[in-house]
Amino acid sequence: MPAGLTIADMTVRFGAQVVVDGIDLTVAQGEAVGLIGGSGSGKTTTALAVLGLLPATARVTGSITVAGGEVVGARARDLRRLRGRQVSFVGQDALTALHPLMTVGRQVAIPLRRHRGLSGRALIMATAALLEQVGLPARTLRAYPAQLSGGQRQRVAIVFAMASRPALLIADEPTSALDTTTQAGVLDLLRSLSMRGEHRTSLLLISHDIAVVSQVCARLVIMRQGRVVEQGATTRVLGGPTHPYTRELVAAARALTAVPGAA
Ligand SMILES: Nc1ncnc2c1ncn2[C@@H]1O[C@H](COP(=O)(O)OP(=O)(O)OP(=O)(O)O)[C@@H](O)[C@H]1O
Repeated sequence: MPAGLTIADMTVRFGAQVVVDGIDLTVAQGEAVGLIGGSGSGKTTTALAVLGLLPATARVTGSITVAGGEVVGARARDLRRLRGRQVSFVGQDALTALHPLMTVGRQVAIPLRRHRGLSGRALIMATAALLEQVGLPARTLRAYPAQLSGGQRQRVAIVFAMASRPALLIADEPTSALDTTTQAGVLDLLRSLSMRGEHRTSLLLISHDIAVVSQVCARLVIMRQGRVVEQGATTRVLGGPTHPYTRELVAAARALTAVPGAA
């Protein structure tokens, strides 16, 4: 199956500091892969490298291909074309992703117009259909981001990111700012988007929380101190982690879910 994302022997340095150290990671077309690691393990740096958004002080070696196109060493113009059309991003805080003074409808219309060439009535219908797909009522079109709840805003940010039908969606801690119930709704949405076969968008879901990622992804990649220490099918990693760090993560997740008296 052609890859949505292939990272091969990628290293990122800031001066003499190596923050990502020769990692290999593949997300096949339509596959959902979880990237897990503690604070400072290099997850966000990896995401920014894929998006071509690392600061100029970073030095990237190796190869990153998104839908077959090379990112490392690409010209700024080509990177701009890649972002939005081929690779999209959802972060932790939807408020920073959305324009505060523009209605949801007008914002979601931007990628539909720009990347899918829609206009007029077709544009309005497509915008409403996308919001409906993620469980938001039609009146959300006329709302401003500040008038929505955190969970609704994150749904809008996901719609915005998916509207261009990208080959790859990177979601970096998309639920960590949400309460547990809202978190479950947004995870359900990501799961249904990643399972919906029609556009074959690949998903790279980044989190420090193995329990969260395991709900959505069939495959897990565990990072520690800039290196991939283990990767494999979610069921295998959870059932029989091989690296001591993964064992720690799995044990901690089990301890958290084992609520006393809940049996
Ligand atoms: N612009 C930068 N200049 C120098 N060092 C940086 C820069 N950005 C990140 N780093 C360093 O790279 C390392 C990895 O950071 P990164 O943000 O990728 O980790 P992370 O796994 O996403 O952690 P967190 O979950 O806390 O966001 C850290 O040691 C960080 O200090």
